[in-house]
Amino acid sequence: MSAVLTTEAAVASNPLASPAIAAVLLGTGVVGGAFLKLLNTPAAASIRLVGAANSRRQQTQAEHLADRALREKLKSHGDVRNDAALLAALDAHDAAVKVVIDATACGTLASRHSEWLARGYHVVTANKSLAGGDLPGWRTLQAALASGGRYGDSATVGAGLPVISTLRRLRHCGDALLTLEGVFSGSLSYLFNQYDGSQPFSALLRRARELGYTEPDPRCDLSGEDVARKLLILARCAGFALRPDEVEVESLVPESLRGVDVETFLARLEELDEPLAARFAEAKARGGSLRFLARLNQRGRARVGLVEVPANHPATRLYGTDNQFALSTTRYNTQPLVIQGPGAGPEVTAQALLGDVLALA
Ligand SMILES: NC(=O)C1=CN([C@@H]2O[C@H](COP(=O)(O)OP(=O)(O)OC[C@H]3O[C@@H](n4cnc5c(N)ncnc54)[C@H](O)[C@@H]3O)[C@@H](O)[C@H]2O)C=CC1
Ligand SMILES: N[C@@H](CC=O)C(=O)O
Repeated sequence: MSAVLTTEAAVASNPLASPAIAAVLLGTGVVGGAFLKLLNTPAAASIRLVGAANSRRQQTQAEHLADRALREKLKSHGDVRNDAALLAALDAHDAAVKVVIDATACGTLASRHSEWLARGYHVVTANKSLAGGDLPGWRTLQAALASGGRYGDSATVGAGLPVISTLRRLRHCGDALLTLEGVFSGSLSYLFNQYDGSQPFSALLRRARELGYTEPDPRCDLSGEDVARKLLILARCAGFALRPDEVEVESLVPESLRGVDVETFLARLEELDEPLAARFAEAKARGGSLRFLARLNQRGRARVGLVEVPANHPATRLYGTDNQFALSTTRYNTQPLVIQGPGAGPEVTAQALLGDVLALA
């Protein structure tokens, strides 16, 4: 038996021992809520939560943060939102590693990631808005990373499937990405894997939302925006500094539903049904299936959209929220390297965040 206790074991055996990692959690929704549950497991013993926030309230007091009903209580109790107070809570802690965990979809918060990194905090994120956003923001992030902070981004693509890490490793070894293709959305995978015309598309979408697969505004999924962001993240990891306007994006959101607020959109989901039923019937008549694919070809042309694929296409062999990433590289050039598995859902995404946080210590 080893005479040296791991940090996890040391903290577990002595709850007063200083944990290695102090963390602030931004966002206590579907993913943030699942992350809070993981914090109560032995695997997270080395992490001390020193602050948590939703969009309107936050908490920095230890007794409230330790409350298992924290997520519910934050809906009606807590201090007014203020990033500075959360960062001060991190500063006040003597942990060696200080991390801000972003489990929101908020673009404004994502735009602060670079500043937090430059100030010496690490950032772990499920929020894709910065790494998958405009090119100047991404470049600022790369510059901030040069100052030593680490950016845990596993949750941003494939909900933690080892895609980003694989691309980085291949690149590190001198391999070069040639093409990238697949299904990058868990919710759209769930929808098109099941949609057979026997029930309305809108009913499946409601279910996908209840299960926590969609973005807070499901139009981000249906518009192709979320898939485009993931394609940008992967392309940039592979060395292609693409701009968002270089990705051709097909939206499944009818014009009439684009400008309305989320509640109105959710109340009018049935307007999606007829156009998708027609597309499905056309594809079926030709023996094809519909899948929402992302593609980056060898000339750097990028497209995301609904594609009619033949019955033997690899994307027809997906189940549930499966994502599929087929990577052709200079060394994987006869058959692509394929990474496949569940690509959305609170538990797997929260686990990706936890893995990135633990990797900081
Ligand atoms: N649901 C999934 O399967 C996956 C989600 N993600 C990403 O995780 C993120 C969160 O998604 P969900 O949990 O489903 O969303 P959600 O809508 O359930 O939760 C979002 C949370 O962020 C909070 N929030 C918004 N603005 C904030 C601010 N300025 N400060 C503090 N908190 C703020 C909201 O109050 C809410 O608690 C999104 O960026 C999404 O793309 C990533 C991979 C998979
Ligand atoms: N809404 C996203 C969740 C993960 O990023 C998806 O459907 O893939």
